[in-house]
Amino acid sequence: MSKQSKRREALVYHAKPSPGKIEVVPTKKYTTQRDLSLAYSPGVAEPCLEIEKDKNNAYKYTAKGNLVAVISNGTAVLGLGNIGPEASKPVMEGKGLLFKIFAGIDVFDIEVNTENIEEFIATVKNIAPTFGGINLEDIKAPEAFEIERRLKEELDIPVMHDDQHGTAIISAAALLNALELSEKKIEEASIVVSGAGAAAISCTRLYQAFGAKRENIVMLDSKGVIRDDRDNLTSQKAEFATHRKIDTLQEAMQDADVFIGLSTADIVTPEMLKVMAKNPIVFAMANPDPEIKYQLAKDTRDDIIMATGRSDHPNQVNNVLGFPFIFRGALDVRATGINEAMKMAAVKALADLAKEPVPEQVNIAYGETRLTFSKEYIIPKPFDPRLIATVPPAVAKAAMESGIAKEPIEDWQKYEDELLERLGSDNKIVRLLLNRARTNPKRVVFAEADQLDVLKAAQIVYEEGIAIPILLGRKDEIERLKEEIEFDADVSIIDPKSDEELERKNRYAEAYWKQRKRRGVTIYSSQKIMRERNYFAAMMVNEGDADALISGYSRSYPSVVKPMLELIGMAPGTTRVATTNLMMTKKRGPLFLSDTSINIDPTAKDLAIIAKMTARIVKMFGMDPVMAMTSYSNFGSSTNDKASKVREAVSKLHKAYPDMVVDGELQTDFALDSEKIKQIFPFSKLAGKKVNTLIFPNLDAANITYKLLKVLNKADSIGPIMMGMRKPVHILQLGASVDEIVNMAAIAVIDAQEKEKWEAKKKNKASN
Ligand SMILES: NC(=O)C1=CN([C@@H]2O[C@H](COP(=O)(O)OP(=O)(O)OC[C@H]3O[C@@H](n4cnc5c(N)ncnc54)[C@H](OP(=O)(O)O)[C@@H]3O)[C@@H](O)[C@H]2O)C=CC1
Ligand SMILES: CC(=O)C(=O)O
Ligand SMILES: [Mg+2]
Repeated sequence: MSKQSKRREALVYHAKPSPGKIEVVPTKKYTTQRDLSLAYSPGVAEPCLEIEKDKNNAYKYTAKGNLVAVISNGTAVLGLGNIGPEASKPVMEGKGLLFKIFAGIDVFDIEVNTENIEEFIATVKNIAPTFGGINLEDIKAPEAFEIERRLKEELDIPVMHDDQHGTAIISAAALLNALELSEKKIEEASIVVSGAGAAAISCTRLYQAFGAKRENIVMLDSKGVIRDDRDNLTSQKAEFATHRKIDTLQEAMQDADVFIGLSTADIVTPEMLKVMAKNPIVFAMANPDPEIKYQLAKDTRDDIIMATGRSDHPNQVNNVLGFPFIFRGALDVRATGINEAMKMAAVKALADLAKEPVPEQVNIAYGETRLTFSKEYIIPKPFDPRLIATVPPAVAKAAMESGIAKEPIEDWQKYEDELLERLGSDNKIVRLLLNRARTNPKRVVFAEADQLDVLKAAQIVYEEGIAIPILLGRKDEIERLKEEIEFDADVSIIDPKSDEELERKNRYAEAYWKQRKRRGVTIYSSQKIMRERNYFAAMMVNEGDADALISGYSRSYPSVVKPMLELIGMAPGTTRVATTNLMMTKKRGPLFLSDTSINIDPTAKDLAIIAKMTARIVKMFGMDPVMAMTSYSNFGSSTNDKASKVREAVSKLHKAYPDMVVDGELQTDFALDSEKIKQIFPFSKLAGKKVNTLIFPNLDAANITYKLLKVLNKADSIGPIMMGMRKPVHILQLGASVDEIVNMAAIAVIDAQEKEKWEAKKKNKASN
């Protein structure tokens, strides 16, 4: 993608569909008059009075305990400098988003219009009663030091300047691991620090706490080396002033073991890296552009251990790995601050985690085959789901042990379970899906590529390496739209109606005619039918000219299913084709619904087949299927045929697959309440289990539920995912969104990967 398109993409991301990145969502019922009288006057007076009696009750009756203020005055925004409070807001909203997705913490971002220390402190103190914690952000040094010191002293909630301590914690963990890999001792390491601002000073102080020696450190600011004979040094800079008579970064780098960059972009040259000691450690952490580009550094020295603050290279040393989890631990024990013991505990937890075996889902999420502790993996990845269960407990324990926890944790297992529960799985699932596709992208025909949204989706899958798109449709229109959206890659465009495709069309027509010549199809009619894009696209997959296809954006579902069934047909050994929809529900997370699109009134046998096929798809998403066969009846409460049909399907499944976690017939409110099932139907296989799949008795029920969830719950949907076809063919809902099309393309790729694996296995078996 060109720099210009990236810029536009970032601006559109922030502007659409609604400006900004966060919103406020009510957590209590608000539908009836009664609800409103509780939420607001007169009911609201009761918690007010309770809090008046004891301020601590604010944690019991308000959102305070899980609410953090991300506060800036915009004076040191990333490495962009003093760009002002309004311009810092996208970064602060971004921090809010990260707090929420990684640790379930709610954030109000607050941009304060003052550079005066006293005014800033007064503002924060005045609004502090609202919050459980204060995250100071992107405030320049030296003001940041005084602001943080005073607020820590004067407030009894956790206050942390993230650029100082978040960065210090993460980079210290990474540094300890990098030194271990390069077989060097921190006590002996010669360290060059570029930058003498908030981040650099605090990082260097923490390295000292871990053993780094002041005499081995050289620090530089915008004026050069900070020497002890320089005038007008701030007290923080004076702390690291060197007696060495050197002036430049080039001189400082001579024989250095470690370079820490917390300053500005592109100030380190290859020549500087070349004079560093053996196995040099280079953390170029300036954002968004590092002190030296990752690739340039790697190309300069092959013994380097290289890290940046960016997510697009290995070893992202960025405070995103810290602040959500540090605050989580502090809030959960109601710590009155964030002290040295808590910081050291976080460093240790992060450093140790990088040495543990990496779960497969992290490999998949980052498109890696096998991440292991090494020069390319010195620190855990931000999307590692173990972080939430590892760092907050370490921080919370340290708070308790150092005597600043007002609400100590007693049951650690319960706490860990709660932490895991906080980590919503929606995004994780989509990420898993896209990355799995990326590991082995396949050729996917986009049968309606002359539609803008379809083409946009094809552009995304191409640029993200999810699939190799083949664009089917009117060539001139595709070319026009490609230009409009700056999709300048050389991807193949096929227009079934053009003369250029005559040879291919005739070949497909003959193959189709051979298949169906005894069913009333003539060579003439098959030639005619191949002008129809869905027939043509299906033949491309059939004839091996493509691996998968997606269509249906602009046509009704049945009109697309028909040619697919006719030409592609069912997988060997299958007697049913069905679909499942993965709904990302707001409260419960992912929920699979089957069959949402094809079988109008399935028999008991069909339902069992649909359940079995759905279980396979659920596993494909990395989840263990827990399935309820739904009905209006609960375990025999009705003897009507409709309920009996579902019961019979369950009995078939229990007999054929005793290990499958499936039960019913069940009403949906029971199915979705594990405790209720445990209480009333303790014999059920679903008792105490969280159901993630609902199999419906007929198409009406499944389709209506899926659409209701989509509209009322605003649940994102992946699907309908076609199950039981001989080849990977997936049909979109009419007018699907770009994201939905991208997800479907990923599904099509994964389906093709699975089918390829299955074919290889079959071949292997046959040859043995
Ligand atoms: N990866 C991560 O997690 C994080 C990265 N950072 C990055 O670190 C950088 C600094 O942030 P922060 O400490 O908050 O900002 P500050 O404004 O507090 O500090 C900036 C420092 O950089 C120094 N500097 C500027 N230009 C140069 C130069 N050419 N050579 C050496 N030093 C220079 C300044 O010198 P002087 O004192 O003379 O003005 C100042 O000491 C930013 O790029 C930021 O994005 C920050 C936090 C976290
Ligand atoms: C990551 C961060 O906080 C910064 O660059 O300022
Ligand atoms: Mg910052």
